[in-house]
Amino acid sequence: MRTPAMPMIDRVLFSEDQIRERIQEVAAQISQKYENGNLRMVGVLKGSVFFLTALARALTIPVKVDFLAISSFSNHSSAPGVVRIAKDLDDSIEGEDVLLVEDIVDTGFTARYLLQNLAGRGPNSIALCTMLDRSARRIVPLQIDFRCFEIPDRFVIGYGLDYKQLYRNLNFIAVLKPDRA
Ligand SMILES: O=P(O)(O)OC[C@H]1O[C@H](OP(=O)(O)OP(=O)(O)O)[C@H](O)[C@@H]1O
Ligand code: HPA
Ligand SMILES: [Mg+2]
Repeated sequence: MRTPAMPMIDRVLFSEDQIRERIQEVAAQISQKYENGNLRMVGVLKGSVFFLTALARALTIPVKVDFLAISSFSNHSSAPGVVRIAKDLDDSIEGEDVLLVEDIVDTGFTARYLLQNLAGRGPNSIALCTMLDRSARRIVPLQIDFRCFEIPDRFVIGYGLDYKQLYRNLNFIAVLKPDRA
């Protein structure tokens, strides 16, 4: 995906170097906060995988990692923002310091549902970390504890973010050309 001809890209928002530097900064904050903790990173499949693995490798504390997957219902027979867990965590999070890791928080429906669901499992603490925050589209108010970048109200691809399941493996984040969306 390093070929210069990428007609689906409008403009690059964050380069590989910018993302790496910002992840180092956020990882330092997380390492400091959970220095004496019992941190469990929980990634939301599939988009967060690329960010979570980069973030985890930049931490200076030992962590556990687990993943879950969700399904969103957006057909006419159900309300918008209805989310359910399609693949659950492998392990209990009771007594652990949980960090929910997202690639993007957009309307906030997914993160709110997951935070509420995980909070019901008896963790010691729970916090939200996202690579991208598109707060202009927020419907559900949310506290974001760790955030790499705020982005404009445009559809983005790369570093885990897809368009029709493609482009997750771009090592930068770009705005999709409007005529491709
Ligand atoms: O704030 P929200 O409006 O709820 O949107 C954010 C969610 O949407 C995306 O997931 P998607 O459903 O595209 O799945 P994917 O991670 O497999 O691409 C993203 O990874 C978040 O989980
Ligand atoms: O901008 C986006 N790109 C890819 N997936 C997404 N899911 C929510 N917003 C986005
Ligand atoms: Mg997606």
